[in-house]
Amino acid sequence: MENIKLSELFSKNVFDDKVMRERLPKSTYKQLHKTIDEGLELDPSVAEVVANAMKDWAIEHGATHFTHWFQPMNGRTAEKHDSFLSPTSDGRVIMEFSGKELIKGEADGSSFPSGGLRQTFEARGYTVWDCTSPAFLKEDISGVALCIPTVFYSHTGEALDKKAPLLRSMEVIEEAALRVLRALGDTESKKVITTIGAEQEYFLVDKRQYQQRKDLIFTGRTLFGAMPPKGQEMEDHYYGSIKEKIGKFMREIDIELWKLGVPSKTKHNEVAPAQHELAPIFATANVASDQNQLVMEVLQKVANRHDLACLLHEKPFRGVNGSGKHDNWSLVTDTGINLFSPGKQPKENLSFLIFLAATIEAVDKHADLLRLSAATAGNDHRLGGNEAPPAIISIFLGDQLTELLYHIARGEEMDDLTKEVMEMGVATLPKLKKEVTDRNRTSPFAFTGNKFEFRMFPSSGCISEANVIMNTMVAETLHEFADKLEGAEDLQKAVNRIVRHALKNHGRIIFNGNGYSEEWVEEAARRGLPNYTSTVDVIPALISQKSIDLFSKLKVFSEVELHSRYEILIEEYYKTINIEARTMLSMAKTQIMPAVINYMTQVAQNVSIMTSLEKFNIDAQSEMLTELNTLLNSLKRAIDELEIVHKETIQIEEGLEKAQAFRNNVLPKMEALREVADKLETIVDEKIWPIPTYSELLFRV
Ligand SMILES: NC(=O)CC[C@H](N)C(=O)O
Repeated sequence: MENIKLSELFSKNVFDDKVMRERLPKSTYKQLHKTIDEGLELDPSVAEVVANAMKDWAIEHGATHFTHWFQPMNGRTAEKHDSFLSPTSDGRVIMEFSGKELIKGEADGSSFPSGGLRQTFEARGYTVWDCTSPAFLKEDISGVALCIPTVFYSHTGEALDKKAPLLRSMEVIEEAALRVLRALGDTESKKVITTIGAEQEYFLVDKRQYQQRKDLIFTGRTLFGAMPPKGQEMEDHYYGSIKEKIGKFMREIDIELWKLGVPSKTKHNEVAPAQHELAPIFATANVASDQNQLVMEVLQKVANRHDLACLLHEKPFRGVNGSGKHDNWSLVTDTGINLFSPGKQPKENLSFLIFLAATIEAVDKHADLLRLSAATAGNDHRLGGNEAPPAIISIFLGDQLTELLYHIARGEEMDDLTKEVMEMGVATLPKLKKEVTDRNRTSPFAFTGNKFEFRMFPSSGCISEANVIMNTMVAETLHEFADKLEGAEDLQKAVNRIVRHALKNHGRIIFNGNGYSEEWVEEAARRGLPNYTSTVDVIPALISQKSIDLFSKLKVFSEVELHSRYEILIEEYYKTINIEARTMLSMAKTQIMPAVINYMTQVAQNVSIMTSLEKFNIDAQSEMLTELNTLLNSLKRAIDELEIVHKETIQIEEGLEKAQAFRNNVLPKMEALREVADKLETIVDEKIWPIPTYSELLFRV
């Protein structure tokens, strides 16, 4: 295997700060930096110079095309490639790329989900350069293209993408956080940056088997499949030694990502068989979000090269762990202070206490929105089962930190958080100090020492969704706290009052116990915490008065934008289930039924031969035939029932009721059909069964 030099490879395909410093005139470089650092408007003359340098760099690296790269509201990325080619008057061609082309592009806004923001006749949408996320080269056998991260706006100025709201929310929380820091006497920090580390879970299956399953191809998850004799109960896959074939794939993933400047750091086997994880080092929220999109794309592309298929769905297999994208969120100042780092003496660390209290208060106030940020038809199957957090939002702080906050609230003295030494009972082992908080993987929103880990987020989602909500809701609370802190005579007392108030009114959101337990569901209900078990239940939260007030006050979403996103969520939900229902019907009718009938014919032929020989007992075959026949009839009934309900539901006028009907009427019929088919799978000859089974998909790679 060839040797790679990581330091040379890293960021090779990125027009990053180092390249800009080398290639831009000093004054342009300075001006661009000022724009990025101080959030100023971009000067077109700067764009012209940057465009030229970018083009030269890209062409030197083999690029022939450029594309604005954006994130429309379908949660994926979009690109349209234009070559640098430009004809001259004497019939030759030159390579051109202007400042205008760098800054602005056009795309048909009505061909992407717009939730009514764009009618078909109102086509114009603009992509606008986001200079805070570096341009990069996509390089594969189809060529090299310069990709320019952009936001996507409508002609009338509404955001049509997932990036613009994230950028807005980052500015909003920065402003609120700086207000608090100033009030607490910090005169040095000039910037507060949202940082994100997105852990990506995924499954790998054999490509040929994947191609034989319409459900995986069309819906990303298995709609049929009996449990194999072994699942994940031996707990032998998590962190298990990595098979060579998978290791080879992971190596290529790392190389591809490093070239793109994605700081891929950790790789390991996950809990479920065939499940794995990739985690990068954290980055600025906007860059981390762009990079996570690239991670998902590269995972799928490279899997294909290795004759594998990468499944990003939240619950590709029933009965084993699903996949999340744990979103590690924090706030850091430009002076290097992590605002969620408790430090040595957290009780005297006023900013830590304030930012912690603000998060507690915001998460309790807007638990519905945070839940909504992780709500998809796919994630509904994951939450609340097999090592995934429940659908109830709560915060894990750990006992010591919780105790500290309550002491402060009660005005009592408390010793500093101490780190005990771990007793391991072996003299030769080094003496280690216990961490102040344990980890709690059952919590949807866990404090992990210097950041919060939003574990509820779905593996296939675009992380901007969660971070827009987190930033905005915490910014709102920070502003309220800043009102109280500005002009306070005794800061320590004012902070203690804020902590007391936050705990008194919002302490119910703190839960350090087992989030998987039944008792927690009851306890949460007693505490009045919402439990939205389905996406359709929580979608309306987006257009509640509370949500409209929050987002319009801080100018992250206008009311019109909220409504459009509400429409998209509804559509996305029922379209997903519609495709699933149709796929199930197709598989059941054209694959499973015929296979069962085939097998029955074989058994029946055997019965008739054996009977004609007159000396054999044919009880076993007859019993089998009877069982198969009963199940075949049940299968046919289940197909008919799903078909009828699906036909009725699809005709309902578009809107929330349609989504509700898909959830209430179609999903249960799909469930009933699966139950019969899965039963049949366990008795039909496996050579005849028409689709690869869980045993093959999960254990053969
Ligand atoms: N050990 C783990 O972290 C499992 C996480 C789990 N796969 C989830 O869905 O979130």
